[in-house]
Amino acid sequence: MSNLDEHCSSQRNSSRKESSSKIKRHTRKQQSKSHSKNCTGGSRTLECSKDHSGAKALELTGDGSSTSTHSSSGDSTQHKFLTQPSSQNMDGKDTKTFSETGHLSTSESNPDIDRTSLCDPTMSMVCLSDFELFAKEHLPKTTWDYYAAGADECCTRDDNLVAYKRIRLRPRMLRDVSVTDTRTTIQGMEINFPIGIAPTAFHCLAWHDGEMSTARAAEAMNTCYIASTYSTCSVEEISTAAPNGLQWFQLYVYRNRKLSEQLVQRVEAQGYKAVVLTVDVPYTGKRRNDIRNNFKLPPHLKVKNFDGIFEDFNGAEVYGGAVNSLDPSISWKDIYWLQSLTRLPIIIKGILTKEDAELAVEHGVQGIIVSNHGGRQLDGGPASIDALSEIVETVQGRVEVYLDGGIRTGSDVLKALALGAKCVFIGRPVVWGLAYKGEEGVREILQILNDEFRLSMALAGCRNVSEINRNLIQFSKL
Ligand SMILES: Cc1cc2nc3c(=O)[nH]c(=O)nc-3n(C[C@H](O)[C@H](O)[C@H](O)COP(=O)(O)O)c2cc1C
Ligand SMILES: CCCCCCC(=O)C(=O)O
Repeated sequence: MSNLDEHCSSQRNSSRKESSSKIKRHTRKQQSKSHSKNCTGGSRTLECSKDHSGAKALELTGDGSSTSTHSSSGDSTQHKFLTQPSSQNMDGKDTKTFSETGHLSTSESNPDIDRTSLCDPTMSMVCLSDFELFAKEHLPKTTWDYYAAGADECCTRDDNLVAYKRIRLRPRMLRDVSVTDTRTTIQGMEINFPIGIAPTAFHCLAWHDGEMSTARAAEAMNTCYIASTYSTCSVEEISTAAPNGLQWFQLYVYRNRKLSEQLVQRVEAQGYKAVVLTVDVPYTGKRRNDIRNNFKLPPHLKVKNFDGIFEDFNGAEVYGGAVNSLDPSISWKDIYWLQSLTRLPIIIKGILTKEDAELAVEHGVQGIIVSNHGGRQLDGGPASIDALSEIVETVQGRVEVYLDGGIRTGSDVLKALALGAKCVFIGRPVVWGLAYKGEEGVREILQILNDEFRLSMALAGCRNVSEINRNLIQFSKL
């Protein structure tokens, strides 16, 4: 294991963008700290500690509780010591308070009072839906509605979640899961666990420095962050905030091709490691509440990547950009156009059929994200987990296949990997984490999901991600 660690970390370091030695020293200093934390999972307690040595283990104790020791390049647990009081209750579980001064509140006058009064101050954040609840209670309604939106009747959005619950697993026993390892690689880069951050727009609606906090969280947890074109921080601000982070950039194709071209040049110069071309938005889906709310970015926020670019537009605006700015004539030949602009790997996001998966491979993309855009585009399309199998079967390992949509628990991650995804990405949970506590909240989201994934993996008899395969799925129940 240590040889693999060395190999992977040198590969990762050599391909990372340059950063100032000061920042690197700071990062290393942070990494040398050790922390521990208890995370509850139902009646069981999952105790997690970090030593940053690169080794990760999950140990099952005699009473059925799980002790997880693992390390990452950053520390998702250190935050609670930095900014918020935490205490141990009688069970030895952490209790957390919402006492941090967040910028975000439904109350203009006293955000602190507002944040604490709406939540039980001793409430533990145990699973991702706890963060959803917090976000729903604390975000302004128009923001909540925008993040939560699905298209039309939200059938596909909701099916993204329910579809995982239809899948049953075939766990294997007596396989010595005393040591487990969640690491994997995507596009040749090692990440600590197969869970990345999907591109979502407008993070500054949830937290004051928005995408910069998201990028720092992904860097600390050593996973991939796909920054959206529609970010409220610029691509430069994002990469500067997390100079050692693995970042990909999500691109839309504009009628004004120069705009897309400039963005690709900028992200390549900044050290982003892939371009993710979103292909399911020739037009924006019909999101009823956004229409009802006349959703717009507040005047103090903008799509920073467009700064100075849409100055000549006539004021009609949708989602922070000029109306009709996306090019609905985008077609397969545009993959070649994009390839002519960059040497970065191109990942195509929004594929749901085997026919399109085959075309994507034939057009030379390096990866496919099976996605229905969180159910925000075509209502009535398949849940992304239901579309995964036919795509994996068609691709036959020629390119990496990833998935997003509806991932909320560790067993969802396990199911997606069992059905052939190399990595999954999460969208909405990240903005819930931001709304809860900025960078720390996003780190907690990632930590909880990875803890759950590691536990599910062990309970299913898998010691590492390469042992996860289709035999884990009970197909007769599908
Ligand atoms: C609020 C929000 C904004 C999004 N913005 C983008 C975007 O800018 N670009 C993009 O390709 N996908 C975008 N998506 C889709 C996500 O990348 C992803 O496909 C989806 O959120 C995954 O589903 P989940 O939210 O259930 O995890 C957005 C999704 C949400 C919820
Ligand atoms: C004109 C396209 C706006 C897209 C905004 C971000 C996004 O993809 C979303 O789903 O919302």
